Amino acid sequence: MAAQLDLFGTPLLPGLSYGEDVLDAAEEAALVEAIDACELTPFRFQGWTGKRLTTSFGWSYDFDRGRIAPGAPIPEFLSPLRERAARFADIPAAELEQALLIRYDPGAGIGWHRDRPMFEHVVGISLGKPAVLRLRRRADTGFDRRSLPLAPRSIYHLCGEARHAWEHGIAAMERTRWSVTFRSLSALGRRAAALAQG
Ligand SMILES: O=C(O)CCC(=O)C(=O)O
Ligand SMILES: [Fe+2]
Repeated sequence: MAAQLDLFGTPLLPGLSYGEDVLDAAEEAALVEAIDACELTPFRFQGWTGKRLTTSFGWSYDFDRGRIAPGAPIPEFLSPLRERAARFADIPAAELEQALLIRYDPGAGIGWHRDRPMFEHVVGISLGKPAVLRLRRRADTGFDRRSLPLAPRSIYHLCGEARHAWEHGIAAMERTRWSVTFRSLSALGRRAAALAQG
């Protein structure tokens, strides 16, 4: 699938690709139902509780300990999407070892961050309502900024510069949005995984 192009035909950012209609409306509805049937819990970080509800499979990242830990296997209902995510990112599906499910209820978003260094490729699928992925990088004078509208049923891939040099976040929305994020492990993550598995 083509990278997101601006008016001048250059990628929005090196390492950021975007595509639409990675699943159809019926698949989206079934996926939303399956996500809601999972035990979603508020994101927690050092005693602070976020508004978004999450669960992860394959690997979980413990924000309080700064470590990854093995989690339940990626459920079967995510397999077709994981295959498509891998194809979109042009990496083997088996490398997408983590699946993160998020529900953003009204008023929930995700603040500026870079994904943890244990992970490498980040492939996100949006369900429910449109959102805007915002990106920023510190420059000499303030921040360079980009924004990428995320249509429902769209997919994005963050790697390279977009993933490592830029922060991203999603502003709080008024209506519920769900996302599925698949990630591969980085070299650092693979070393941590080997230790975690003993
Ligand atoms: O919901 C999304 O698409 C973004 C999630 C995200 O950036 C993260 O969990 O690191
Ligand atoms: Fe992220």
